[in-house]
Amino acid sequence: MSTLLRKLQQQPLSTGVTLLHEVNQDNSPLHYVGFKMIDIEPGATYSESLGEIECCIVAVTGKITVSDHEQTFTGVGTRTSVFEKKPTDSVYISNDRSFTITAETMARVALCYSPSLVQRATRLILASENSVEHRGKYNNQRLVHNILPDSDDSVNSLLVVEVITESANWSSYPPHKHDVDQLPAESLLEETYYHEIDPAQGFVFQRVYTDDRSLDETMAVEHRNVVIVPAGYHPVGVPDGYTSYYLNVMAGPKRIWKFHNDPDHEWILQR
Ligand SMILES: O=C[C@H](O)[C@@H](O)[C@H](O)CC(=O)O
Repeated sequence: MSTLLRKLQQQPLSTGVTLLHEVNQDNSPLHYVGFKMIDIEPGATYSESLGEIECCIVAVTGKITVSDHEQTFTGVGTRTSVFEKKPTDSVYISNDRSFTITAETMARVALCYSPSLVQRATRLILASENSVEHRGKYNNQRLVHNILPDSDDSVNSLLVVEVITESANWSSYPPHKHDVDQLPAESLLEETYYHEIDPAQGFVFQRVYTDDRSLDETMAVEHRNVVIVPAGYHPVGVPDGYTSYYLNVMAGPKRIWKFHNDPDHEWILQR
């Protein structure tokens, strides 16, 4: 199995809190991006103190209360399934702060991390503040919810976006990469994908590959798997009959999303 593919864990963290995924510098080749996915039962709490990192808390499903112990946001979250295809609420917590999440309902919560040295204001990012894009045409159409795009300068290094790709369509396609710090042509952003598939027995194909093919992994990605993208192109193909969701976390030395399309496949944009 590819080292870039992470299957679902089910590690109890505390009463009512289960760790589904954790990606960090100790267990991955990533240096900028960190990721956790946790399930929290109603009434249970999860707390964390941040060092020199910032965190975007995404209410993937369910409703939560989030406190940084100065401000408290209740009723955070908008959906019971990501396949309701509507944006959700998130909360940004900056470096050297702590937070506590309390589940108001059964909740699945993504914790998206990246480096941060200059403390910024804690911020509730309402679903209505997500910019929504209908990207692509023909069979590479996808719905994009920009939670923390590079146009939002309220954070230091974190980029967070979620993507819905319908049956028999491709996304992150034509294949693109952002793995060299060579602006204005391209930025260096590591990336994680947290995938969900509807119906849940489904799978999608994701390939992660470099121009020289020194990295070339093609994975069958199943429901609630994570794919790590340290470098390279990273297209996703969705089989007929299934709908794909993924949550992306990106970060690198500069908070700019400037990708480079694989020249072999860029022609599809000219149709
Ligand atoms: O680089 C960003 C990620 O690959 C996805 O968010 C991708 O851009 C989604 C898409 O355009 O299909």
